[in-house]
Amino acid sequence: MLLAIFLKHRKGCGKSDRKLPPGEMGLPWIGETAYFYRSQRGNQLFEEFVQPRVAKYGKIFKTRLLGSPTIIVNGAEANRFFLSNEFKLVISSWPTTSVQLMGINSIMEKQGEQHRFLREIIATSLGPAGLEILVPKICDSVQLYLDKNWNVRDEISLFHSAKALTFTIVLVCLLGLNFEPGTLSTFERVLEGVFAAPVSFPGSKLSRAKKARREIKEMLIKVVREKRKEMESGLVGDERLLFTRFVSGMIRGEISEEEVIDNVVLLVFAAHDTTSFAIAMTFKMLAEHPDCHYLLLQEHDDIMSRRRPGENLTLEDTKKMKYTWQVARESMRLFPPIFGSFRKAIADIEYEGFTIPKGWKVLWTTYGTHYNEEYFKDPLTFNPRRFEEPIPPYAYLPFGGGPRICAGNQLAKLNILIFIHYVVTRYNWSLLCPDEQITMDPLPFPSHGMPIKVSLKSS
Ligand code: HEM
Repeated sequence: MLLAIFLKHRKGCGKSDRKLPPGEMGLPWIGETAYFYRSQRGNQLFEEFVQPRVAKYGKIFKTRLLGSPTIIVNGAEANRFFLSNEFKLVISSWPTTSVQLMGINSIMEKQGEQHRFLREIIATSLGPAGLEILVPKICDSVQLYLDKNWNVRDEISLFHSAKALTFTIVLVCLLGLNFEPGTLSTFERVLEGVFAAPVSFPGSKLSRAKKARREIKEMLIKVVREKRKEMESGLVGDERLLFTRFVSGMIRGEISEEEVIDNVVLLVFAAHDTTSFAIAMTFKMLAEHPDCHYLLLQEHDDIMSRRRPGENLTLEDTKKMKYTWQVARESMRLFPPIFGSFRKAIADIEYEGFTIPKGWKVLWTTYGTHYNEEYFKDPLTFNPRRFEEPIPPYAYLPFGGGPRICAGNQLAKLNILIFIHYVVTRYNWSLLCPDEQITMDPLPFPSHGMPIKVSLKSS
């Protein structure tokens, strides 16, 4: 039996005269999965897994991860090639557990026309008119949250605050839904299972996540049906809210109830840990670079001085936060919330003299360009001003690229800028655990939740 598996494995790897990229496939099935996960958990995926292989084999190399032969590609040209050929040569490829928990109807599982249609609905709510309406709502949510939680304590977990706020911003501000207390923790149980091992037994991460997913489904079914009834009985919904647009599409028969539910869950997942990590690392960088903090604070004091006390920010104000956005972009360059993502070849692909066989996985990485001095001078130095110069296309990819470029990047930007504005103008703050480790599982997070000491600034 073992011999048969071995022979099959050999046959699969070296079948024909086509030239596969160099690299080690490791053991049958397991391949190099253990090395990959070990370096990922220690947040050393680039240093311990990718970089040594790039040094040995070049920017494109093969490996085997979780049973799948995989090509890891690095560099702006490879990013452009694979990301822009979505649907033509590759399609996105998520682990089974992610698909089970997000649902087969979410945008991440859609291809071609169905994908374009869903993106259009989401993009309309995040276009210029949508953003204009979102700004005061985000301002209200941030201020309410800070007043309620930060004014009464002097030690705060920055990461958890950012998560709670991001959740409210997606559900309340973007979608226009209200939620019961406890909903966030139910959603978080789902998210904990998104990358869990695909084994479900009582008490396992996956089984807890599946149970939470059923609870969310039941809750959302009720909300969707109530909204539909209201709208069908003539109560006009606010079409600027994403949830109303979803339900309108349902009434017109363009999307199904399952599609609405799966995409609400997906949006929460897509926004949650990513935005919170970007916020946390931006604050960490500010703490480590007081000169940057000083410049950033000047920008916000200046914006604040032009507004009446208590008056909300406008979209115009956020456009003035140029330096703040450079700081956030530089933090996401050094600490990308998403290290890359998997694609699957849907045809044999010829690239750079190599063949990537149909069915193989392709992993593009942010690190492959973000840490490369070909694109970023002194790549390990924190230098927000580097973003004053144009960045080569497909070299800076915290939000991905091509047809699947992050649909929520403008919302993430607003969330980050507005949160920073209210924190730096209202509070004195400092990191309580400056040497805190970053762990990845597989998304990165500060291992102690980034505790900070806060106190209200005297006005
Ligand atoms: C700093 C925060 C964020 C980062 C770094 C980020 C990053 C990314 C990346 C890298 C992708 C592409 C994944 C791939 O190519 O497979 C993506 C896709 C996506 N993101 Fe974000 N994201 C962020 C925030 C958000 C927010 C706030 C939302 C919306 C509420 C959102 C919604 C989406 C959606 C819907 C997709 C799938 C797009 C598609 O398949 O067409 N993201 N994001």
